[in-house]
Formats: sequence, structure tokens, C-alpha cells
Amino acid sequence: MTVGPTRSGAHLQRAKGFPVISRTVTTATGTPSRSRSLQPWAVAMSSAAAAAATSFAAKFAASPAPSRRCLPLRGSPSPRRAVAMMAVSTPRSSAAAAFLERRESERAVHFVKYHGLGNDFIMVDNRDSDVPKVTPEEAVKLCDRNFGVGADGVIFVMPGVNGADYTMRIFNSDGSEPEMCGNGVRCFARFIAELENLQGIHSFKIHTGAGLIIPEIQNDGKVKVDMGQPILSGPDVPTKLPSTKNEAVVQADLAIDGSIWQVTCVSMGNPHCVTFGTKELKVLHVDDLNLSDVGPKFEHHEMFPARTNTEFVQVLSHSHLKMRVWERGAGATLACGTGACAVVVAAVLEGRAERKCVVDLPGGPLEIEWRENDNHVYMTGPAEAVFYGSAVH
Ligand SMILES: N[C@@H](CCC[C@H](N)C(=O)O)C(=O)O
Repeated sequence: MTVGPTRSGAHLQRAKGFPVISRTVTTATGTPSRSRSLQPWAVAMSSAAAAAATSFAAKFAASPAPSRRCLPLRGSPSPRRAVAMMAVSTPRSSAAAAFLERRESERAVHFVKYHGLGNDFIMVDNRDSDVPKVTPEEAVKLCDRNFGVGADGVIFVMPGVNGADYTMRIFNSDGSEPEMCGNGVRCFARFIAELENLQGIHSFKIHTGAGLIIPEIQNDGKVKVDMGQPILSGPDVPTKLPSTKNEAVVQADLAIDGSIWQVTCVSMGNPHCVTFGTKELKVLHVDDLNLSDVGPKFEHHEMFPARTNTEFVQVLSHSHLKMRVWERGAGATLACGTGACAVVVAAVLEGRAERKCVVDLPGGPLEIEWRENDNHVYMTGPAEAVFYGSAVH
């Protein structure tokens, strides 16, 4: 059996061992629908219920909510009743912790959905094990926007190693595992604060595939992250493009479909290819790009042995950039934190911008600074919890 096309168009084999579950779903209005078959990863909130919950959420958002309002759903036949809730205000209590305390049965994993500027993640409390509770194949199904929860990736909060407080692992929506995720690490920090019921300013040492990353929750709720030093040496990015400026690949030529794109390659732990235009078309108008056509051609280009994330950038001023991104393993997303960092590094290397910029992404702005004194890149932006749920498999 196969599931529907992924965003990259590939058809993936459905993992074996997840029976289709039949159950009665009760909608948010309390009307039970007919017993029906659910997808192998059955999410405790049906789409009809989700739609009802959205309008429910909108109503509560419009009126002052004294505390978190939740929408419980009924109807799981499993020994542990699956529930889903929609958070409609900023979490103020340890409600998430209480929700996640309901230990997973063999058939359910609880999650909280977060997003950073619309780059959305299914966050799983994996603090009790260094084995992810969701496999890459299951992550593909959960991330499916029609047959699953819908997300750009699944992130696991795992025990720390090498003196770090926690370890972050992530699966992209195609099931591949990247080294790092900028928006994800901001969500990660806010998720830990919820789990541990922490208020106010807090910073954490997070072990990632890109080394130690340090997010700090600020008083205004935004998260500032020390993203470490960018990697510029071509083979380490990795890219097979020849270096043009010392060890770095800056404004190198990349042929795609008869056009020569000028690209700068930067790793923020994960690989990025940044372009401000082609040889013929020096200035990009990023809104005019056909991203789903051109993006995959960069991602799978032979010059990028580990594939690549690609950022298309328009310079609005020396401190204001606008970008769209095609992510490795996730396609077009509304925001990419590591991508925004790579963009500022590339803009500085190409002499197009200052070290401190606002980067506009489709989902909103990020503040990025590439500091001269320590060579670290700092990213500041929001992260929000939007949805609590259980997935049954
Ligand atoms: N959206 C992320 C990056 C996620 C990983 C990326 N798709 C990759 O494979 O490298 C971000 O905010 O940085």
C-alpha cells in the first residue's frame, strides 16, 4: 500500500505493522460521526473536529481568555482514551506537562504542535529515552498535511549528553534526519519551559548534530539562539563547487536549466546554498519565483552530495533582506532559521549587507546577527504552541 504523494512528489512505501483503526469520532460540537476507518497514524482530532475547534479557538481568541482553554474530544476505543486539545492562549501553567504526563500506551504518542513563523513541528517528549518514539516512516505519515497531523518535521526532546541539558533530534517531513533546525530549536526551548513549568528568562545547552546550541528564552517570550559559527569550507558544507574566496565558495557559478545561478555555500551545521540571482538576472524578485520548480533542482544538484537547503534572497536595504526557502527534505516552508542565518553570512561575504539584519520570511521576520568578536551567529524570533494531541498507531 502507498500513501499519497509527498510534497517532493515522491511516493513512499507505507510502513508495515500499523493496523487501520476503526472508531467513532465525536466532533467538537458533540455530534458523533459514523464509525470509520482512520489512517494508520490516527490523530485524535478529526478534520471536522479540527475545523470546529479552529472556529472555537477563533472565538476564544476574540474574547479575553483568563487561562488556557482546551477542547477535549471523545471517542477512542483504546484502553487509554486519546484526546486532542487546541490551545488558544499562551501557556501559563504546566498544562502541557500534565497532558504529556499521561504516559503513552503502546498505541499512542502524545505531542504538542509548535511553530516558529509557520515552520511547524510535532514536538515529542522523549526525555526518558534516547530512542525516538517515532520512526522516520511514522514521521512521514504524521507530517502529511492531509492524512496526518501536518508539519514540516518531528522533533524529539531527549536526554542530554556531553554536559548538555538536552539533546535535540529532528526528522524532516520526508523522514530524513538533518543535523540542526533553527526554528525548531526555538520551539524546543519553549517546549522545555512548558514541560518543566519554567517562567521568565531561561537558557539551555542543547546537544544537536551541529554541536552545542544555546537558546535563551527572553522576557518577551521570544527566543534568542547562539547558533555557533558558520562553516565556510566547501568540502565541509558540503559542496563540490570549487572555492572562490580563501576556502569559501562565494558567488560561484551553478548551472541549472541553462541559467547560471551565483551561489554562496554556508553550513550552519546543515548545508545551505544562498543565491541573490543569476548571471543574467542580477536582482531577484523572490515573489515571482516558481519555487516548486526550481527548488528541487538545487536540492538534488550533483554539486551537493548531502543535498542542500536553498535560499533565494532579495536585498531591501543593507540591514533588511527578504528570502524564500526550499528546504532539503521538506520543500517550500514558511520559514527557516538556519537558512536566515546562512543568508546573512552570505550577504556579508558578498558585501551586500551589514552583520545585523532583519530577514523577512514568508511567515514573518527574524533578527539575525553575525558577530565579529566571536564569529557566532545569533538568531532571535518567536515560537508558539498551538495544538495538543495524541497519535495512535
Ligand atoms: N526549518 C529548519 C531547518 C530544518 C532542516 C532542514 N530541512 C535540513 O534538512 O537541513 C530551520 O529552521 O533551520
